[in-house]
Amino acid sequence: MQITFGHFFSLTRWNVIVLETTEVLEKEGLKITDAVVLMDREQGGRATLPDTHPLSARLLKITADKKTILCVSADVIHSEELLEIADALGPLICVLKTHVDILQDFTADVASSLKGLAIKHNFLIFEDCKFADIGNTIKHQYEGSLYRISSWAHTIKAYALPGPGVLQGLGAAGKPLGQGCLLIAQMSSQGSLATGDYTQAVVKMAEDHIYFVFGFINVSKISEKPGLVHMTPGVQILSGGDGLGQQYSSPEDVICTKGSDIIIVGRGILASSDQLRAAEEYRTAGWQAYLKNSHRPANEIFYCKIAI
Ligand SMILES: O=c1ccn([C@@H]2O[C@H](COP(=O)(O)O)[C@@H](O)[C@H]2O)c(=O)[nH]1
Repeated sequence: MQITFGHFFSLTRWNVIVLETTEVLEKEGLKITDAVVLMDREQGGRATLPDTHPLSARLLKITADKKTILCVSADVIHSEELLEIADALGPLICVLKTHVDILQDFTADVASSLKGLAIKHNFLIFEDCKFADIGNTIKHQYEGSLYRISSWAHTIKAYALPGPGVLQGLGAAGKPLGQGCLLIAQMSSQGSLATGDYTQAVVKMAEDHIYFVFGFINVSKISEKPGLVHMTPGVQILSGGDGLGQQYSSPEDVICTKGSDIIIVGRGILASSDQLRAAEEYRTAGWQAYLKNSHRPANEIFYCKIAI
């Protein structure tokens, strides 16, 4: 008789689970000779943990479903181009990052088209307006003004410098809408002051505000909490800089050496004469680095037969 015990998430626990289950079944008079263990090694395990923010869970699920850890930074000045990029590259990305304040022709229709494309291609919208003021002011900046960011961006990012009031202000507007916030823990630019004690304070602030903060902008992994997502800008396949302080690391370095989760790529894709091909190149490089880092294919089930 062959008994399939079930569907487990942890490789290290399988032997314990087999023995425990065997004991229960044998008490009921069954004689067991073999067990088949199904091990689900998918990234989704992180997404299902109890204190994982719904937005983290959603992002991790998108990465696993679409096999992409690529966030494209669509730093363009015309809305039409932004929407074209979102539609063309949408299938290859998990997040689209915007800089709405550099658009010359933003209207509410652009935001609603962007939301439609996010649904069509299943990606999150990340508005990269960096909030750093007292809670009351940033609440207005986030939900009001011309941009009404809280109504269309799944996430924004904030500096921790003003203290926790920053999250109280943003959270008051964004939390009821199901939006989240990334905290800037480190920066990719040369000579950044976001290091040391500041970075440590950001980690603590994030862990204390897990109801709204679901991750970081970082250069290297800074928290062991599996529900917090690490997103890294300053990524190009060829390392170097842009002459204005930006410093680039490769997808492999960012994921395998620095332990981040998501690569944020702007000009590495936008400056290419074939953006689709470049985005596919970054998607593949990022995904391969992810698989290499986790030493496992995602979303696959392995079988092993255990003689008892
Ligand atoms: O530390 C940081 C924080 C934000 N950014 C933003 O990411 C993109 C990077 O664009 P590239 O063209 O890939 O250099 C851009 O929107 C920055 O504002 C960052 O680079 N570093």
